[in-house]
Amino acid sequence: MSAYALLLLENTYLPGVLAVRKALSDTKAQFPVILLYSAENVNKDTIALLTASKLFSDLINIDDNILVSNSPHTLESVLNRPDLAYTLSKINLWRLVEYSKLVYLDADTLPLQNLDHLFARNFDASQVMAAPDCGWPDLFNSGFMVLQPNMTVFQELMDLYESTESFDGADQGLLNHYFNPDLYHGGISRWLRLPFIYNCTLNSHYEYFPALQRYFQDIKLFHFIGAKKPWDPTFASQLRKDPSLFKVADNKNVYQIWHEVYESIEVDGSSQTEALKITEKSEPDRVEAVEAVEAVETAVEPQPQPPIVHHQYYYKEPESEPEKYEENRGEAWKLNESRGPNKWEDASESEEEDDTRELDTRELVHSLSQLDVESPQDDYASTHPIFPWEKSAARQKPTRSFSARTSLPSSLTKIPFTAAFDDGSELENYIASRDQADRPETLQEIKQDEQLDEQESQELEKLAP
Ligand SMILES: O=c1ccn([C@@H]2O[C@H](COP(=O)(O)OP(=O)(O)O[C@H]3O[C@H](CO)[C@@H](O)[C@H](O)[C@H]3O)[C@@H](O)[C@H]2O)c(=O)[nH]1
Ligand SMILES: [Mn+2]
Repeated sequence: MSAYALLLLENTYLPGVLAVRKALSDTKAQFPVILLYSAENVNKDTIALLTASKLFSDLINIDDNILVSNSPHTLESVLNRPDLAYTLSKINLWRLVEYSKLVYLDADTLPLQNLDHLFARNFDASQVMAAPDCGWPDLFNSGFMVLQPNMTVFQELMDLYESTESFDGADQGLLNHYFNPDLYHGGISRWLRLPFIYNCTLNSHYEYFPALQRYFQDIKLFHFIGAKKPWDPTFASQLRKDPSLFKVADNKNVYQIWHEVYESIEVDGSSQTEALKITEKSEPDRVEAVEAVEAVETAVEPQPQPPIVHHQYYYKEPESEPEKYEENRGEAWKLNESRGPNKWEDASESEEEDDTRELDTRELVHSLSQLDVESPQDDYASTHPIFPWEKSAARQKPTRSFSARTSLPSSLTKIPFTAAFDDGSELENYIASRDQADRPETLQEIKQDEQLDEQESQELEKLAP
């Protein structure tokens, strides 16, 4: 006889067990479903309910061989899952020799398609069929396995459990150690690899989302690995905040798919909610906590959602130090855009280049030597005096003047001031207007403005009309 097998070590996984059971019915599974459980850790009402419901063809109490982690420090500080302290009890599957073949499913899996064909696969009792783990694909995930119960294998697994620490502190480490001992030499592996679609392990930090969408129609089973399970109320609130999480088809995400199955459960004529109320009686704190979370959630107004961006599926939070500001990176250093050239930088760079090229001293000296030097036709300052010394008779007359039309080096003619006064008349107009506007009114003002010394002041007074 062959069967599907589930495991319930204590009460909190009951919603999962019920959902898997319902999903197996939905996929029209033709094989019986059995449940391994710990009578000591699952409350009595739950057991009574499960017995009465006839959901399982066999309820197998494994209290005589509950296996506690043989490496609790690994569970706590490496795997960070102290809650998995008893999952090594999965080994008990191999002692159920009244079954010729078992398809084992974790309580946090969700079969989407019929799996009966797996019972027809022939393999040796020393082998196991399983799919790769998404976290380390050279290892198999032990949440979905096809196996043949066998006392030799069971005993060897028990010996390994007693002699060697499981490298993950739980069953997946030990089972890979046994069935998949040497990752480098495929020949001696006793792991028969199932495609990933048989146990699609979901990871909220990273998922190859395009493949999840591409192969969604082919996926046979989802597996909600990790500490947070779909029935966890805090997960429901996270999902409400980010409805795009693991969206796969028909605008639904995988958790909504799980919840649809869960909502459709009926246990012994009552809904799963009523069934769970009975089974949760012995855990008042948890029920209150769940109700409190739900109350808070219903009170919150639904907010419009921003456009869906799926980068969370490709991006893992960096574990290294955050990048620090460095001056040479420019102000936009935090933006993910590559640093492009700025117009002004280009301009200044090219000007710099021009300058170094055109302000070559030899060229400059040559240009200056070409300047059109004329003898002064008019001493502009003496006909348009502004300052007292310009009016002074003792003032030294200029001997040279430069024509406005000279051939300056091109770099100098680029300077706007030069260009503006290229035309001599413009220069005269400018000075004339300045003359009007700026001419000081009184002797006192002139003395102050020009900070004249004693002698200059006296000269000024002599000149004053
Ligand atoms: O308090 C508990 C804990 C576990 N289980 C059962 O044990 C299974 C394994 O625990 P789970 O939380 O599903 O573990 P995962 O998050 O799936 O972690 C991975 O690592 C575990 C330890 O190696 C393996 O058992 C899993 O198959 C593997 O997917 C559950 O599905 C349940 O059937 C309970 O009934 N009650
Ligand atoms: Mn699991």
